[in-house]
Amino acid sequence: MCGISGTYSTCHAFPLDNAVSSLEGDLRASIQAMAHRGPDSFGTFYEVFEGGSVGLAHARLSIIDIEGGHQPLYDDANSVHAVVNGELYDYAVIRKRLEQEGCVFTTSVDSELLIHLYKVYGLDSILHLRGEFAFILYDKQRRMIFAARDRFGIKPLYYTLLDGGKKLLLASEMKALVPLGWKPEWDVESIVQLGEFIDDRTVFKGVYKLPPAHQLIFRHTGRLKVEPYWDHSYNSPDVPESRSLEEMIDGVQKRLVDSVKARLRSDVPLGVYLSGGIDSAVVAGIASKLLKEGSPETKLNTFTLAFPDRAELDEGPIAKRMAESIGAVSHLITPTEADLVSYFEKSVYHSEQPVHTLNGAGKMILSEYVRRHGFKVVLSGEGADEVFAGYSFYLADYLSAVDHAAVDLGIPLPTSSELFMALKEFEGKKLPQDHLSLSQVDPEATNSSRPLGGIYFPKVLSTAGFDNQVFSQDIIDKVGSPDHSLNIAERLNARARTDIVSRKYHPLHCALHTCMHTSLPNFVLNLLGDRMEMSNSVEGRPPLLDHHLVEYANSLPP
Ligand SMILES: Nc1ncnc2c1ncn2[C@@H]1O[C@H](COP(=O)(O)OP(=O)(O)OP(=O)(O)O)[C@@H](O)[C@H]1O
Ligand SMILES: NC(=O)CC[C@H](N)C(=O)O
Repeated sequence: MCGISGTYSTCHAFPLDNAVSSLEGDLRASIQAMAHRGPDSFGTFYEVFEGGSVGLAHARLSIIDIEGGHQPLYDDANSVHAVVNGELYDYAVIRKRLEQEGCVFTTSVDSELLIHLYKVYGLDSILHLRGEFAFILYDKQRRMIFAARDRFGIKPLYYTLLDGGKKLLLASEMKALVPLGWKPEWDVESIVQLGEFIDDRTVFKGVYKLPPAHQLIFRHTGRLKVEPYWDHSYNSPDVPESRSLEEMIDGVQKRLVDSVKARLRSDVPLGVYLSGGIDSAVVAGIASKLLKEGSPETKLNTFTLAFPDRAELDEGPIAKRMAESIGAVSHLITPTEADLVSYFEKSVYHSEQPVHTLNGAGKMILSEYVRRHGFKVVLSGEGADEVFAGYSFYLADYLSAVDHAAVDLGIPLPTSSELFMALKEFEGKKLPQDHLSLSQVDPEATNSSRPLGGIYFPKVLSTAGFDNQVFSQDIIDKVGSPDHSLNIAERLNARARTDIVSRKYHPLHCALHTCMHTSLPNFVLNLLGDRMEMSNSVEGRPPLLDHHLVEYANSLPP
């Protein structure tokens, strides 16, 4: 992955010469702050004009077209400039189509697609993008910044407004905003309310994450617009499914194989993060098979964080057996507890969010090993639990309503009273995810504490939040006592809330929808994904989070 940053100011900047050299210096310092994201090359574009200035900066981790793919990118008329972080798939097909429309490509790097797509489709270009990405594009003629983030929030992008809204700053990491003029200040309300984990806030005042599947437009008039270009949707819970089970299994398999295949495109060595479960095993199995189809001697490299002294946690032996069974090479990395502790502080610095586990430190040690052994790209099983309801606590929402959509599938379905009994029994059980709790969830609570139509997910997720006792009384007096499950519900966009509360979807789908907008992008993909990988210049690609696959999975009955 790369690091990108950008600035657009609608303030007069004179004298011009001084403004140019200070802008250039600021951009260089900004990119330097994220040099770990892209140590291979650096590039800037900047322009000072009457009534404002614009700057883009890029730190490159070269993956595709190593020689030719430097950024910022620009069109032949020099009127569109862009910096892109991430991978855009379906390159060959889209390029061919664009060439038929008269576009002339100057490199073979996937990122160049954005420039031509924008020239042909304007803002609709975003709908043609498949992959994990964040970009900032400047349209000189329209004096406009257009930025966006992938559908799941795999790649980060932060923004803030300065000078009373006259200056926009954007960057992959918040530390890169400082050289551009931003002065950090804690956002105590956001910290108390878990804004970092549940919505677009960060721990700093005035700095926001561009939410997943959102685009940002900033015009010379100072008008800022942030809006979604895509969202998850699910079928009606009352309409019986007409596809057979076999058809649906084939549908998932076909899209999953296609997703892994797209993500094997790389001009540098690539491996798989293999843990002990089915998610990464599926990815590794498909990747190994596809590689061997291309060249039978090729061996996939798998990387596993193992804890031989803690048998109950250790995924090493099963991952090793899995690697052997698919003809892959297994690398086991075995950090000690002291190693994890010594990486903790760095994991906070790189994730830029409150961290209360050593998981991030583990992931950082893993990516450090991967990079040291010459690999720049890893495929992972991230997102599978969120797309396919893998966490045990989802069972509560699944059991909350009869699955009418499945009536014709030939699977014996429980009646509503059987569901009710199963739910009661489940509520009393300890969850394997022991940092979360179902027992604290009271489904009989009054209306005001039944956000999102009473689904379990916000309440289960809120039990992972900080206890009120963490904060001093004067802070609580100032910002109010936080109710995390209410916050989770209220910070979802209004459209999503309406769909959920009106029971347009089955409660399980409502829970998955909520997770896609909260813990997946803000915790899993940030702390455990991109930021720990990029701290060591390793690009992560999660094939389970491909929008063709996810749209299909979302269409399946609960
Ligand atoms: N110990 C580990 N070693 C290597 N990779 C890991 C490890 N733990 C997690 N990962 C990577 O991160 C992904 C998400 O991990 P997480 O623990 O959230 O999911 P999981 O459902 O347990 O995954 P899986 O079913 O693959 O074990 C995994 O699929 C894997 O690619
Ligand atoms: N690391 C990245 O974000 C890669 C950007 C682009 N795909 C390249 O190979 O240069």
